[in-house]
Amino acid sequence: MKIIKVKNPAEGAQKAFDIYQDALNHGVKVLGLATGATPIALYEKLSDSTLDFSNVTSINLDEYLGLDGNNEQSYRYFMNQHLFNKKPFKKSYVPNGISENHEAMAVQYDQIISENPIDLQLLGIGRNGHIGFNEPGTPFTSTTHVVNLTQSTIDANARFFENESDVPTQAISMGIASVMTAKNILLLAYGADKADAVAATVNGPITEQVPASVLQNHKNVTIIIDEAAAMKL
Ligand SMILES: N[C@@H]1[C@@H](O)[C@H](O)[C@@H](COP(=O)(O)O)O[C@@H]1O
Repeated sequence: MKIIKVKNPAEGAQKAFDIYQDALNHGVKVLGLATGATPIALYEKLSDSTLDFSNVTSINLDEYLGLDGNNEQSYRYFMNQHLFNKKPFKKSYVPNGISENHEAMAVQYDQIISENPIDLQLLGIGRNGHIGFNEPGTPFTSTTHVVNLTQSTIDANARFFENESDVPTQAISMGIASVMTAKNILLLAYGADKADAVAATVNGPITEQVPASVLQNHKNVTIIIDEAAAMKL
């Protein structure tokens, strides 16, 4: 793992931007994208740049079940707002949160991933070490699947909703095995409440109890962390 320590999230966004600029200049074809507060500053920089994504395909990690793409809390809406409206991609895949058959949708999503191998996968991290919506205990062999969110994730994501009771309790997420097929992975983590998860990811045992610890098994992982998130390393 290559660890890049930065002073603050703004510097982290700049370092991440440089990685994307370089990837685009080298003809990257498929980007795996993530949601959450962490990548917003990076998406802002990408949106304001002269980079052209019209020949790039994007594949997002996850979506809440029960929210359609027009719902302001959906991850499809988030991506439109923060990136796609300004930077249209050749094709942008986000799991469908309101499909009639989630299992069939998951199989289809895996098919999309295998037809469009991900060159660079962006990840945030949950306070409990989750990546995408792969909660602790998710098998490392998992592919796209329906997830029951843990209370810790529901609590953490409640800040984006008016009431905690509005937070969906289920999601559909790319699996851990799907994430691990990416050629390169970039994980961003900022803030003291990520420090335990970061320490367990980097130095802890590789265990399904800390989903991000699987990244120790990947050859090309870069982690950008600020001072607060690096506190327990
Ligand atoms: N499914 C998303 C994850 O992909 C994200 O990494 C995590 C952390 O979010 P934040 O960046 O807001 O801390 O939140 C959600 O659970």
